[in-house]
Amino acid sequence: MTLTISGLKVSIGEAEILRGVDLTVSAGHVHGLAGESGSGKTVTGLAVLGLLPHGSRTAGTIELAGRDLLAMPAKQLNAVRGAEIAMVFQDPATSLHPMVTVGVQLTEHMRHHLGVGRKEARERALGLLAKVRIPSPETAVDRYPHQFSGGMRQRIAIAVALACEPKVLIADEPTTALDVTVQAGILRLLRGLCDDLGLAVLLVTHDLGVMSAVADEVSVMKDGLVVETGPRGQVLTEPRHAYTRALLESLPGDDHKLPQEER
Ligand SMILES: Nc1ncnc2c1ncn2[C@@H]1O[C@H](COP(=O)(O)OP(=O)(O)OP(=O)(O)O)[C@@H](O)[C@H]1O
Repeated sequence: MTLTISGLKVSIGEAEILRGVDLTVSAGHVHGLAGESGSGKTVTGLAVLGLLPHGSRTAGTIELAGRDLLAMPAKQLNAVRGAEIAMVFQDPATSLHPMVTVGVQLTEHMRHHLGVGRKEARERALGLLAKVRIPSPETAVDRYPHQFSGGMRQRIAIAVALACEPKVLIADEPTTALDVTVQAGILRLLRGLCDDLGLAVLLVTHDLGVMSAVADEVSVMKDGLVVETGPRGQVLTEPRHAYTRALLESLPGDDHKLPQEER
């Protein structure tokens, strides 16, 4: 399933936040969205999910499987969100409830959206935990989020996002809050899930180093517009836009060359 954003404009109050964003995320591809803080990356992801702040005004189209999500009634969009499009946030605490076991958090989505029974839901939950490489899923399923490390919690948040078999995954700075030693593992996991499940992944990050580890395509945002887009190799090695060049030059050392080895 391809997600196509065309001419997306978003205003919040008096401020024009997005000024005509064009972006395509294809099935089985990781599309990295880079750009400095405040350039509109998060707002782009929220627009796709229909989670913009109350009173936001939008123009343009966000097409998924022939439907324009921006024109969809709230109830219908609610069904699409969670079932077809899921999101992973920077801090797993945003999506995981501290007082609810991992198993319940994994199964309540699928029982609600997919209507599967208790036993099958538990089986699926174990499968999801294995898919995101949580050790001993049989034990992990009955534990609470605080009993896991930050990296493991993010893996669990990814499993929850995948519970309803979405086709599109929006990951907003999924490794920023994590220790550098576990970041690469999470990126490898996202890459593997994208390949195995044919997911269309929009990876939002301010970090071009992270981007070069996993993205097939890279878009660079500045002031509410995509200023450059293309295959990773091209954008990161032959940037056409001065702003992309400046972002690359701000990378420490040879970081932007390293992550190739991560794949
Ligand atoms: N709820 C809101 N109300 C008003 N303005 C907002 C709101 N959310 C975001 N903005 C503004 O929209 C602009 C883009 O924000 P956004 O969070 O999309 O940037 P970003 O590129 O994701 O940056 P960061 O890397 O810091 O998350 C910023 O100027 C921000 O202040």
